Amino acid sequence: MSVLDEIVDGVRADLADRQAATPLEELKERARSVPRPQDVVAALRRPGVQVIAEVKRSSPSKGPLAEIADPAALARDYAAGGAALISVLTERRRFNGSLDDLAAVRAAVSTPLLRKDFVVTSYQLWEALVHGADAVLLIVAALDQDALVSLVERAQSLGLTPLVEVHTEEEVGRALDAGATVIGVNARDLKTLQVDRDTFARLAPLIPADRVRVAESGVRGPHDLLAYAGHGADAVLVGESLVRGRHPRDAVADLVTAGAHPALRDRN
Ligand SMILES: O=C(O)c1ccccc1NCC(=O)[C@H](O)[C@H](O)COP(=O)(O)O
Repeated sequence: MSVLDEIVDGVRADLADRQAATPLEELKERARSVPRPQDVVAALRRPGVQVIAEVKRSSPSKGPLAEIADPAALARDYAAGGAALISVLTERRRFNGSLDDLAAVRAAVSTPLLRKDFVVTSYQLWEALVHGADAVLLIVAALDQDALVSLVERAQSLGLTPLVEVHTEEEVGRALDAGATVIGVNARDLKTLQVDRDTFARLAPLIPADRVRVAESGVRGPHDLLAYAGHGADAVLVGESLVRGRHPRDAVADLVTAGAHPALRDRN
């Protein structure tokens, strides 16, 4: 069984507990009083390369990364540094995240938020909405095509922007067929956990320019952002290097400055 399959099995088990505790109808009722999600496509389409900064405590590939006692404080630093979108890992077993983290971050910043999890049912979209997300991650490798299409459509109908994640040529085709407008190329193979930054250069040309192209994983600093930018990235998603560093606000600001270089701002 691959790491991804193991994670998804755990997610389904946790989901069953949450569904038993909070029926879907209750979530839908709560969603009535939540503001409409922000326009994430517009936030990622601003000139230059945008930075998506991730609240990530732990990972299957590296184990514990950072304590993060106060995710809201970290998110405030990310926002002050100029992040266009803040990604909050909500998966519990392997990433030590939670929906409480998402809600705490929502209460602390006005920056658009991504619920980063292993979404397999529309119940999780309602959870995302109720806890303040503007976008949700949908991982092509974790979904069959019918489920992917249905989750893309359902997310969009709720006003949530799906960030559809791919790692292979075939998955790019599936993301496009599903109507994805924001496509993330993950340099990390979720089955082997190996990171290969060349994945973005290989797959980005298959993604039409009218879609938002996000380069995910393996960004250690501005030089990696610039390398991804050279291959057409509109945004980069950064986790480990930000949470491990001592000055997350400055680290995000350095990435934002690199992404705002005039050569990148003027390229569109
Ligand atoms: O990070 C992992 O080990 C991992 C393992 C299995 C599934 C997903 C995983 N990570 C999710 C991500 O893709 C990253 O959190 C995100 O792209 C940021 O990557 P990085 O900057 O390399 O932490």
